Amino acid sequence: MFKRKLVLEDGSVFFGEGFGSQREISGEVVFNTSMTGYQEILTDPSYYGQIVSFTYPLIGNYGINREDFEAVAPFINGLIVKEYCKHPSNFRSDEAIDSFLKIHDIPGIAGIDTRKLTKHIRKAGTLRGYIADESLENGEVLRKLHAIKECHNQVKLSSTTRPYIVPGRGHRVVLIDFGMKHNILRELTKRNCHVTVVPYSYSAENIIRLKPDGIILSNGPGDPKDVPEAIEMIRKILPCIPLLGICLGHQLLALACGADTEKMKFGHRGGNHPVKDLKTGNVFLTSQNHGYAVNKRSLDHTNLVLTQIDLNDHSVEGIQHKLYPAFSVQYHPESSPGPEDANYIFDVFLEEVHKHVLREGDTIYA
Ligand SMILES: NC(=O)CC[C@H](N)C(=O)O
Repeated sequence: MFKRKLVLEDGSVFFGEGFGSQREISGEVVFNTSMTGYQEILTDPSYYGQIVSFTYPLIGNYGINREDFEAVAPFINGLIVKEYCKHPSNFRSDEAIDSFLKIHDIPGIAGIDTRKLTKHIRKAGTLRGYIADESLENGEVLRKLHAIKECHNQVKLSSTTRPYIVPGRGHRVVLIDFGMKHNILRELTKRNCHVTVVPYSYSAENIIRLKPDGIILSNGPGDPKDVPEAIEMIRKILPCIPLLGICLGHQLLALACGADTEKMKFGHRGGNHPVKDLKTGNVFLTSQNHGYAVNKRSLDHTNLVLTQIDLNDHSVEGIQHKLYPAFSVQYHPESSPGPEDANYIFDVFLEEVHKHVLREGDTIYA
């Protein structure tokens, strides 16, 4: 056990004990309110470079297993918990969270009042932070934190570098990987899709050459405005092929259609965010992880309609194009972790794809 501290950019300090890697680390400190699903959260590429704090007081009690990875490795920079479990107990458990973090050289800090930290972030807005040894002088820690430049190429660093195929006998779907959670892929293969996963920088021409029946823009880390090349690409593919955007993909669709995105005060990260569908009036619970959102008023001057809203803060959760078969959601219909209420979004998308295939056949590519 080693004494460590978390220093936030506003100068506040939280003392705790280190676990996982012993190195120092910086990152945007964000809180997640999920009660389970820490493995999916640690390995979700959308958290690239962030230090994740859990409000749930005990993390690691069912260990790390083979099935719950959302990417092959964790993408977070650091982990903040009240207490971590040293002796996990579950039939699926392969290893404890401490050794998992050590192998991936990710520092954790335990013994933090994460609910107090959460209240602090809710008040101040998202803050950057630094995890260091307790002995390091606070001024020195802040100097180090301020010397670190913010990263703007997280999508490039988490997207696949080459295309690959996951074969199936159903519709051909091109999944554009902006830092994709693997459960999106699982949801598609479960529905027999023939999926081609392509890098975020794949050109519109190359995508169209694959003759997809439908296209999915995946989730991903960072500011959607950091990937202008993807916004250009989406503009070109939009009129021809049914499209579904998820989280970062949703924000990119909005930008491609002329709407705007903005950074939220502290974002939405958790497994119980209520979303209302404005057409049906249905409310469902969703899994969320985002720090940016589509600006509602910016939709007015576009061909996009607001379809779903968050019931906590009325922010934009779903949009649809008025002319093209394209729609998107800010939350995670693939859940993982979290409620599966919104899983039907994949069926809605594939119905759209099916109708389009029946209507157009191959002629759209002629
Ligand atoms: N999960 C995501 O795709 C997150 C999207 C974006 N990086 C955000 O924080 O808003």
